Amino acid sequence: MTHTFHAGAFITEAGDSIPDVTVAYQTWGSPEARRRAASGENVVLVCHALTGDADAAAWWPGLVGPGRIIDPERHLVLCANALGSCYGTTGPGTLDASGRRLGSRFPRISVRDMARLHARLLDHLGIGRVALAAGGSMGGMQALELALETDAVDRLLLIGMGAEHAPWQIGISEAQRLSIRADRLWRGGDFAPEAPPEAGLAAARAMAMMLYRSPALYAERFGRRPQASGAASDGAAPFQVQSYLRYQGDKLAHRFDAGSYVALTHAMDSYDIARDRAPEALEALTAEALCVGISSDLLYPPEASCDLAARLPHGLYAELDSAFGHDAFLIDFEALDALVRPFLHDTGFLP
Ligand SMILES: CC(=O)SCCNC(=O)CCNC(=O)[C@H](O)C(C)(C)COP(=O)(O)OP(=O)(O)OC[C@H]1O[C@@H](n2cnc3c(N)ncnc32)[C@H](O)[C@@H]1OP(=O)(O)O
Ligand SMILES: N[C@@H](CCO)C(=O)O
Repeated sequence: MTHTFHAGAFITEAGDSIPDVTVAYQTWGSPEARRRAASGENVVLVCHALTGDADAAAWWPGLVGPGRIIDPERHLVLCANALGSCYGTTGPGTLDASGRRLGSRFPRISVRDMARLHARLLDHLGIGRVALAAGGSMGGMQALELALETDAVDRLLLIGMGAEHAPWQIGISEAQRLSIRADRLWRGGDFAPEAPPEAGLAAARAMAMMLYRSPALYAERFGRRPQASGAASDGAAPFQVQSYLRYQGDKLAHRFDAGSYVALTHAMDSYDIARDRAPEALEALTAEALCVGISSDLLYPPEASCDLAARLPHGLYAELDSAFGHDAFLIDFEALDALVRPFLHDTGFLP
């Protein structure tokens, strides 16, 4: 069930004010787990990735659920839709009192802003400590920033991300935003809520899907077999991968807001755990952190996770050997579970 937290006005790192911020969040937990949560010993905050939402049990079923490493029978599990997203938390797609999208009136935000809003939600819920903060990609970035901002996190599970957005990731984000910008320039400015799905967002997603999977996976799934029916733009029989990318683009354009995509990719581009922080602030981090690199991740190569582990005072590195690429954290659950369990046992999260 989705809950709503009316967080009031929020001042971003850049100093902009967002009035009347709303946060959509979900919780899972048995009555016993909820009773124990007051001590903070069993609270788990799950943070979602770029196009995710607060329904962690839906998109992370291999890690969140009865008998999983994050188990509502023993843990109070919390997941909030991130600031700037479009699944119930305030973002560019939020409608103002006159029914217009905030659009470009929504200010530039950072991952640190997302984390600070999570901290405000935890405070609102009376949660003083987080036993485990976990996430992949943008989710891991939020979890780590929360730990650095509050030092209220005891353990971190950080998958498929590094200590900052390097030129490689920034360039990939910018190329996608240019696609959205081109479409919007052609169509003219911000859009009414009922505007059709944006082709620029669909093209951006198609580009992203090339970085979310791996060449081996595409070779295995698509090969060079032309599509039986239909024709590609050049009239030739389309290859399976072409129709897959068109499909994935359209699928996202129907469920996600292009303004959120721009806001969140800009936020990730500003992500840098050392930015505006003294070295001592990183050294003071008390959380035990498992940094998981994905062997076939083209977006955040495993070296980024390895570097992150080395820069955290209690950082450990582990590599997920998977052909699924960056999205392996959302797909390859059996391998991920086997990799993560020892850390959770060794740090006392799991018995
Ligand atoms: C529903 C949500 O994800 S929103 C809330 C949470 N979301 C998130 O956290 C975002 C993260 N989730 C994701 O990125 C994805 O859901 C993942 C990575 C977990 C899985 O990706 P999926 O797109 O589901 O799987 P995959 O990449 O294998 O694609 C399968 C789809 O492509 C279609 N497809 C496969 N090959 C082709 C082809 N050649 N041509 C056209 N379509 C194709 C399949 O029919 C299937 O369609 P479906 O999505 O309607 O079932
Ligand atoms: N493919 C996932 C992960 C991106 O890091 C998403 O769309 O959110």
